[in-house]
Amino acid sequence: MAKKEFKAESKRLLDLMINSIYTHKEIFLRELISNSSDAIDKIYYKALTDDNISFSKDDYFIKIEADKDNRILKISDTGIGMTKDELEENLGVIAKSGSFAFKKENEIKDGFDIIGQFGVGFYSAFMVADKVTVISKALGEEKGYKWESTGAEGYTIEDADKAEVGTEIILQIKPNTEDESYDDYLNEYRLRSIVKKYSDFVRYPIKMDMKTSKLKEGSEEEFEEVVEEETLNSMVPLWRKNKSELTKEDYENFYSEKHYGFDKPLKYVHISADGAVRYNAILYIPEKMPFDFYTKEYEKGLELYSSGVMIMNKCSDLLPDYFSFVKGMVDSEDLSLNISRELLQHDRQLKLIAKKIKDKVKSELLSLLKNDRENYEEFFKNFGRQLKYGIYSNYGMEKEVLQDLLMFYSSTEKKMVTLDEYVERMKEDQKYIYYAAGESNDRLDKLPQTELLTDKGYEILYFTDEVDEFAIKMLMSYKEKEFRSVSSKDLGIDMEEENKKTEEIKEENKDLFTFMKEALEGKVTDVRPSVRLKNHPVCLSADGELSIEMEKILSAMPNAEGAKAEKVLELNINHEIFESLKAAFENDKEKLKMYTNLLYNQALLIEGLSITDPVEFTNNICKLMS
Ligand SMILES: Nc1ncnc2c1ncn2[C@@H]1O[C@H](COP(=O)(O)OP(=O)(O)OP(=O)(O)O)[C@@H](O)[C@H]1O
Repeated sequence: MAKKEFKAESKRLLDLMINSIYTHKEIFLRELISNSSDAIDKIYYKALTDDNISFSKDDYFIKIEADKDNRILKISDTGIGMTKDELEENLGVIAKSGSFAFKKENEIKDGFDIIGQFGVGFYSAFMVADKVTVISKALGEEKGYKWESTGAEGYTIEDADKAEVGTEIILQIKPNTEDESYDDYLNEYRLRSIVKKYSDFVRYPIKMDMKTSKLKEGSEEEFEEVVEEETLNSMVPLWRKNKSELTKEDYENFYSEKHYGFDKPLKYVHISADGAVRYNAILYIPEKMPFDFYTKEYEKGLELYSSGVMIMNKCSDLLPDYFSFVKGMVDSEDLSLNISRELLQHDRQLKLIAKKIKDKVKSELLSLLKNDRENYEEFFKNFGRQLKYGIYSNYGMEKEVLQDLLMFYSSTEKKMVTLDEYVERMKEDQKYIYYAAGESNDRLDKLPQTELLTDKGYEILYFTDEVDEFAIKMLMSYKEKEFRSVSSKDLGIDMEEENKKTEEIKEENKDLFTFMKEALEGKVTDVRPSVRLKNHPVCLSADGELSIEMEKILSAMPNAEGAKAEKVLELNINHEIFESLKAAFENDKEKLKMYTNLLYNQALLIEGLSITDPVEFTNNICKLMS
């Protein structure tokens, strides 16, 4: 029997194939099963178009058999088989896809799941096998044929006995090496898990004999080992089923079977799209935050299937970072895959799907907010910060998508509110959306800077997440209302009278304020009478863009020294302490210095900042007391 050589290019290609195209060796099983599934699909298609062929689903299956002793793995199917010529053409020429040709010849367009297109998948078998034997009998043929190859040297074809139509792929599994345990591909449990991972939704049963331990008949404690044929795959993917037939439990089971999370999904969406790009997707919003969610280790992405075969475990291009909490899968027959099927070409279709998914997640979240407030708040508690990062990190470009999803704690409502609700409730004379940034709601409730606004009955949003103020700086305004910090110089309140009075007092006490500023030795850029304080004696505010809260956050980051807010010490000129200051300025400058430092340190403490010299601070208080 003459050995035929692979074409020269094929030799090189085969070498490439075996060594570089696939990153995971286990993929060979996916490829061989996909071929078998294609072969059964072809019979099914023929039966639809030819009355002489009948197709009874029960007769069609794929079988995996592992023979550990002889290191043989066999994958057989009851598909359409290959003629001698087809064996020659399809397996003798690398990059020739009989499946692709079949699709073209039969003008199969939609609805069929034929997977093969490149004509290379078969050769992945050589990643794990020294020798590959294919015994096949084609539909309508009398005889079967055997194709055999040990790799780059070439292949042989000879007659073979085969009773039934179909194909057997027999792999002589390689011996183990130091780095690789090929035994894995003879182990039923490992094989079962590879099938589950990649081929769970192949439409025909994939069967294997599995050893299990069972109670002996008639006995209550004695077990015996029995071999039973098991169907390894679930076949019909949930996402192909009719939504109306599915229950909440079905979706919840799928979520846990797929290990999307240990929790239950808070919400799920099932999309079947038939427009410019056809795809099915099941998306979940988890109820609980994954423990590593806000760490670098967390990987976003959706499972990606192409015609029911898993291509990618976590396709990150399908989700924007701000929706990285979404779990689930997408299946589309319209994707342009690369040759290894492990990666996508830069794909317009994928971009389209990603855009649709983004819109869908947004609208689902909005509907959750509208119809199920309690759960939305729960969701926001877990993932709201990610949405705010989304506004910040995209230079505000995504604000249209995200701003309606934001929530903050409200000073007047004492609960979480949306920006829309805030704007709806704004007082007629209110110019800005006010916010106060700080450590906790309790602390912000007591912040002296809010006194004037609270007095006027204005609502204040509390920013307690580090990212809040940064995100709002990107947002700038909502429904044409600008955001304004309670500590900013201009609160947009008409206070001509008060301002005039303040100016007068400032002028009268010019030297006192200058003295106090100098006493603080550059720690503040100004000391001035406050317009916002009502009962408290002092507070800090900031001139310029950088707030004190932002300075706090930035200075906690590495390499961020130097980011300093322009701090202003504001004094309540209606407070009795102001009289003491004036008196000290007249009579005892040393005392005024001490008072100034005390007041400054108090303002720092109120702001949640630490004081540089706590010992001096306490000593000064003792001095006052004695
Ligand atoms: N089990 C099988 N039964 C019938 N024909 C098969 C079988 N396995 C392979 N073939 C034929 O061999 C051809 C080459 O297979 P191969 O896996 O290399 O490529 P493919 O499946 O067409 O494309 P891809 O590289 O995208 O998987 C197939 O197109 C098909 O015609």
